[in-house]
Amino acid sequence: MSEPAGPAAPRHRLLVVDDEPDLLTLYELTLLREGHDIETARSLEEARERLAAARFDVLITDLRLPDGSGLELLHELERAGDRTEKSIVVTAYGSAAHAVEALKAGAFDYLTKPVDLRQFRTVVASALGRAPAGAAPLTRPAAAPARPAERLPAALPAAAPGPAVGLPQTAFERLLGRSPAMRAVRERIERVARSMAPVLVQGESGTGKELVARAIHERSSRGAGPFVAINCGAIPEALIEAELFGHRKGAFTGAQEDRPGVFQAAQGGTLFLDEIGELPLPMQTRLLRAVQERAVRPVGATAELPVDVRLLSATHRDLAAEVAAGRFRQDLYYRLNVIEIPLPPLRERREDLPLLVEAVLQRLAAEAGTPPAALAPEALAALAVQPLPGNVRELENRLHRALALSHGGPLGPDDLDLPPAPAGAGAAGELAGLALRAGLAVDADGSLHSPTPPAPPVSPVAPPPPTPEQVAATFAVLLQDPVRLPERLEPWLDGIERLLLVRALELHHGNRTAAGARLGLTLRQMRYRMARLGILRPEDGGEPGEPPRPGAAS
Ligand SMILES: Nc1ncnc2c1ncn2[C@@H]1O[C@H](COP(=O)(O)OP(=O)(O)OP(=O)(O)O)[C@@H](O)[C@H]1O
Repeated sequence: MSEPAGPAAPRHRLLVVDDEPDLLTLYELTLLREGHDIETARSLEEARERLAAARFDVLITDLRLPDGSGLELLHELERAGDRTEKSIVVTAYGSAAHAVEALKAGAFDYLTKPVDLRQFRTVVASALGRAPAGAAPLTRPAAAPARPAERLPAALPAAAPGPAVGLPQTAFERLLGRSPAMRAVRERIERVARSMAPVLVQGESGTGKELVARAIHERSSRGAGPFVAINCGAIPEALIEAELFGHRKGAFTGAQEDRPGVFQAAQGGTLFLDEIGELPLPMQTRLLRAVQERAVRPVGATAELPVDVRLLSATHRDLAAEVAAGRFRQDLYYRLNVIEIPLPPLRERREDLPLLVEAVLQRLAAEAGTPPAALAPEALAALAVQPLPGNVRELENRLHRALALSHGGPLGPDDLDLPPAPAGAGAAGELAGLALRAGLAVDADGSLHSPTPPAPPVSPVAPPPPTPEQVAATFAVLLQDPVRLPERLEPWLDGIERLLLVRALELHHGNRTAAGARLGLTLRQMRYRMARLGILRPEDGGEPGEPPRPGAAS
């Protein structure tokens, strides 16, 4: 049994709800020994009274109570909006569905009956954001480095190279994107970070799954603990068990010393199982057991070691389809996929391209100690029509390579070494280029507008020009994405009209009569429209589509 917490440990207030008197006493004694203040309740009704009278740090409730489900308390706290209690739900043995339901309802964590008291103390301590009082650290061999993932050949690097001063420091800050999809991802990260619920991040390669996992870890109460990432698809099958759970000296040829696995390395922190869909079936069974028991047995060991780890996983596969095909265990899928975060491919959120390009160029410049390079608008337009199957990583690699080979000046389309634009993208690319020349501007919300105010036609002060990157990327997006609609129709239609007039003028070498006739307009109508949209011909003192200059003839 552990010693009472020292005088320095802050006292926490806990409410325990269970209708079995013996269990209630056991929980109470255990928590009192940890130095907490405890209140108890035997029914929903009693619990509601206690919760109405006071605030608690943690609520521990049995799921099945005489007058209803413990989940009702969670929902009521959630509805209240201003309650900060973390909830731990105790469920019957083997009822995975209830555990999942509790986590989805916002429970911080769950325990299964019969409750293991050591696990009970660990989960409570984790909810309180501290180590259990007097607890020996859950076994990590003394020889083990703090983050063995850094030296495990199959594991991903535990930390990205440190960002330069002034660049975003946290994974959450590094996760860029103003698209609705990325906003939803960030919101979900903030929500799930508060609990222990397992999260499955689903997305194509390079979409940022690991970045999301790091962001969840950082923002969780385990943020100060280790984050250990392992790529399940990169480990030879024979070694997976030892990599995950560790091994004892002599357990197999070459095992010359005890070695911890990633579960032990992530003790008190987060374990990120990347490419979980690649885990062979027999290992899925062992992993499920570890998840259920919260304990692992190193290869060659006789006893299990308790582990306190939050599990995050990721896959590029459709795991539900893998389950249907019999390649992934349904019960494990159920356990890992309590909360899902889908990450859209970059081609479905092209409006994020300019921001990502800028951030990557800035980071690369900071790493090289040079001023940031620029990307020519045509290069961005060319990127915007590419499928980019490698997503953000591919973007990073292309920019990196382009920078390495460039001779200075803005990076052009050729520097990016892009494959030919896919069929059907030509029109979008061409129009994106046209949009550039037409000087269409794009609002932050993605809507297009003419850079000139509708009136007067000849303005003494030209409006600030749009950034070509915004024009190219957003216009390409609008053309490619049939679902996206402009938020303000009028300026958008003006933008299209402007494009078509400029195009007709280009085709007819600036001849307004011919260009108008091509579009079924009289010269008078053509003049009116050009004036309204501020379109000048070269002989008027500008390129087609250029905003009017002060004093230029119309
Ligand atoms: N939204 C984003 N904002 C900024 N950078 C991003 C974003 N998404 C991904 N990245 C960057 O792209 C690169 C790839 O991201 P990450 O490794 O997280 O992807 P992944 O989906 O885990 O890839 P894989 O499946 O291949 O392991 C990283 O350098 C990451 O920082």
